[in-house]
Amino acid sequence: MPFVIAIDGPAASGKGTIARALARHFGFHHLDTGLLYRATGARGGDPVCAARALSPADLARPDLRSAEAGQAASRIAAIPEVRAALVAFQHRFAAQEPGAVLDGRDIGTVICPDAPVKLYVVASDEVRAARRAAELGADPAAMLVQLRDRDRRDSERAAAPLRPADDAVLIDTSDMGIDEAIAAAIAVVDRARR
Ligand SMILES: Nc1ncnc2c1ncn2[C@@H]1O[C@H](COP(=O)(O)OP(=O)(O)OP(=O)(O)O)[C@@H](O)[C@H]1O
Ligand SMILES: Nc1ccn([C@@H]2O[C@H](COP(=O)(O)O)[C@@H](O)[C@H]2O)c(=O)n1
Repeated sequence: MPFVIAIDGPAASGKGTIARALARHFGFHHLDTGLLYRATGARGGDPVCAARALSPADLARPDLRSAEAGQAASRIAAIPEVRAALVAFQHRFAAQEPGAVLDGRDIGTVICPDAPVKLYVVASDEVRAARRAAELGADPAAMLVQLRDRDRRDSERAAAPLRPADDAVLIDTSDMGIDEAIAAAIAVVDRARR
């Protein structure tokens, strides 16, 4: 039975950084599920058709990490038929041995509700904006507005809204360096595997 680690949280909270490190540490597969929504938005046209037609080449597009791609993703992610079109791929990914780490917005609540480890990663709005602005070479104040806009849309939508699962462990990375945040996550997984 593969071991699944579900990681959710708002934009730029550090989910992906932790997810990649956990996958490396435990030898698990990793899927950044946000890429599925970014690639769907970036294809343009009818989003439901775009989600159904996603290919590995779409996921490798070099423009998916931009702030614009993030905004477009959060718009099409509110459409239930888009989300439904992406479920089977995520389930297949999560079924791989020896285990998988998936990060996104609805992994612990909708995609893998039986995951033995669920993390909900947060950081203050200002810290997240500063980190993402540094990453993209953007203005922190403008980034703060964009992140809040995206978080509001992700939290308020009816379909699979962003929220922690009842049994998720909260990790607040506001005052943690990357190594400290990763160590905190590894400790949670180690406890669950004992
Ligand atoms: N604990 C930390 N301390 C300092 N910087 C961090 C920390 N965690 C992540 N970062 C940096 O913050 C930025 C956002 O992190 P990351 O991409 O992991 O967030 P995310 O939650 O996966 O974002 P998204 O929602 O867009 O997928 C990256 O530049 C990353 O290197
Ligand atoms: N499981 C998920 C993952 C992502 N989304 C939507 O995609 C947007 C981009 O995600 P990033 O993690 O790459 O920032 C995000 O704002 C969500 O709207 C989702 O709905 N569910």
